[in-house]
Amino acid sequence: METHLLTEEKRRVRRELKESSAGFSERYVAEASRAVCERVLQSREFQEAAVVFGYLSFRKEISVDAVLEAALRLGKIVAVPWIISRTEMKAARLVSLENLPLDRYGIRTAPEPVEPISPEALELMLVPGAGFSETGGRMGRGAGFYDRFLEETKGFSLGVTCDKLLWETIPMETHDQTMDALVTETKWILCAGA
Ligand SMILES: Nc1nc2c(c(=O)[nH]1)N(C=O)[C@@H](CNc1ccc(C(=O)N[C@@H](CCC(=O)O)C(=O)O)cc1)CN2
Ligand SMILES: Nc1ncnc2c1ncn2[C@@H]1O[C@H](COP(=O)(O)OP(=O)(O)OP(=O)(O)O)[C@@H](O)[C@H]1O
Repeated sequence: METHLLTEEKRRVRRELKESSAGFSERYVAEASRAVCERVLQSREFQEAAVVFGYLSFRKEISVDAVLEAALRLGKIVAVPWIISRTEMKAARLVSLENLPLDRYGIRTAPEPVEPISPEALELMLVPGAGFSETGGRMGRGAGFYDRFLEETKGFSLGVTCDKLLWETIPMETHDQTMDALVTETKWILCAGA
C-alpha cells in the first residue's frame, strides 16, 4: 500500500480501536484482566522466565498487576516501561507495586532512583496495545515507544489484549514489531515466527 494511504488507514483503525475500548465497562476490563492473568500465570513462557517486562495498566487496558505481583513473589526480576524522552523508553526494575509515582502520561511507573534493566536480559515481554491482529500485528498508542524498544530485545513478546480488540487485520508498516503470541480472556494464540 502507498505510504500515505497506510498512514490514513492506521489513523482510522487506531481511532476505531480507541473508541471501542473507551466504551468498555469497568466490569468487562476487570473480568478480562483476571482471565488473562490466569492464562499468563499458567504459561510455560511465564513459568520459565527469570526476567519479566510488564506494564502498569492505565485507562481501559488489561491489568497485568496480578502477574507482576506473582512474579515478584516467585523471586523473578520484574521491569516496567521507563519514559526517557518523547520517543524513547527503557526498562526499569520494579520491586513493589505499592505507592508508585506517575509518569508524564499519568501512568504508574518505577520510583527513583531507577535501576535500569538491559533489554537483552528480558525473557518475557508483556506488551499492551490499542489493538492486535490474529497474526501478531500490533497497533500501539502512536508514539513508537514499543516498536523502538522491542528491536533491542531477544525475549518472548506476548501481546496482552481482549477479544474485542483482536481484529482480523491491523495495518502494519515495516518498523512495526510483531508479537510471538497473544493472550486474551478466552485464548492464547501462537503467532507465526515465534
Ligand atoms: N500501561 C502502559 N504503559 C505504557 C504504554 C502503554 O501503552 N501502556 N506505552 C506505550 O507506548 C508507553 C507510553 N506511551 C503513551 C503514548 C501515548 C499516550 C497518550 O496519552 N496519547 C494520547 C494522545 C494520542 C492521540 O490522541 O492521538 C491518547 O492516547 O489520548 C500515553 C502513553 C510506555 N508505558
Ligand atoms: N523503529 C523505529 N525507528 C524509527 N521510527 C520509528 C520506529 N518505530 C516507530 N517509529 C516512528 O514512531 C511513530 C509512531 O509509530 P507507530 O504509529 O507505528 O506507533 P505505534 O506502534 O502505534 O506505537 P507504540 O510502539 O508506541 O505502541 C511514527 O512516526 C513512526 O515512523
